[in-house]
Amino acid sequence: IAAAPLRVLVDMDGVLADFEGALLRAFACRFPGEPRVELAQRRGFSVREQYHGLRRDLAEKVASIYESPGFFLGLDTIPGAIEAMREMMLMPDTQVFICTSPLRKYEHCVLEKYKWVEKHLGPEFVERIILTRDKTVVSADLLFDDKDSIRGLGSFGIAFRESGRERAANCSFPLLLSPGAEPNPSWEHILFTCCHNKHIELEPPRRRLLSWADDWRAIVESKRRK
Ligand SMILES: Nc1ccn([C@H]2C[C@H](O)[C@@H](COP(=O)(O)O)O2)c(=O)n1
Ligand SMILES: [Mg+2]
Repeated sequence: IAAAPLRVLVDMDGVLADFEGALLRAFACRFPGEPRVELAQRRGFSVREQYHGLRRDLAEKVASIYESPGFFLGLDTIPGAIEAMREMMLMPDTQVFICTSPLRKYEHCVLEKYKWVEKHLGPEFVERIILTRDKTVVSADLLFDDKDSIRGLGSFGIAFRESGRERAANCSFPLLLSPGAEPNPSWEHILFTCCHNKHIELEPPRRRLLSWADDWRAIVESKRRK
């Protein structure tokens, strides 16, 4: 009996597309007089939460950047990402999918994510896009993702902590982040190093990929059924 092919999910923002770099450059350009968080100072997945901590009104300002038309389409590629995806797609017995979460304000984000994939990877990869706000329900062997904790985003968008409670970014009432519909996802999450997660010490057996120059091939091969 032939072994089932290995299924690999690759996240987009922070793994294929440089969300953080573009956001900082655009924020500095649009709000030159405002304080900002340099990439070396980034902590935590939500950029909005960190700007909110700096000064409450900056949360809306930074969100206005990534909600603007053209933001997602204009993202640069992460070094080595395109080459790695092309190589991974050609690996025998390997299924590669791009698994990405759209913003709750999806107007520009969704279309531009599709256009970005076509522009940088080509139409064959457009066929491989999975858009979901809850990656726990997607079945695969591996997920390369820069978010340290993969769970559902809840019904109200990305939450952030305020006075010790989690609140939805667009709501005025507390929100508990959903754990994700599937408590035991089938994939192993490989944390892709990004400015906001590089200080996190992973509990064994969790694994990291430092960049696309790191040995992603060995991680893929380690998941093949013997
Ligand atoms: N550091 C980040 C990265 C991404 N986002 C936004 C942008 C995406 O639409 C969404 C989730 O992206 P994914 O987990 O699929 O890379 O969240 C953000 O707010 N902060
Ligand atoms: Mg990401």
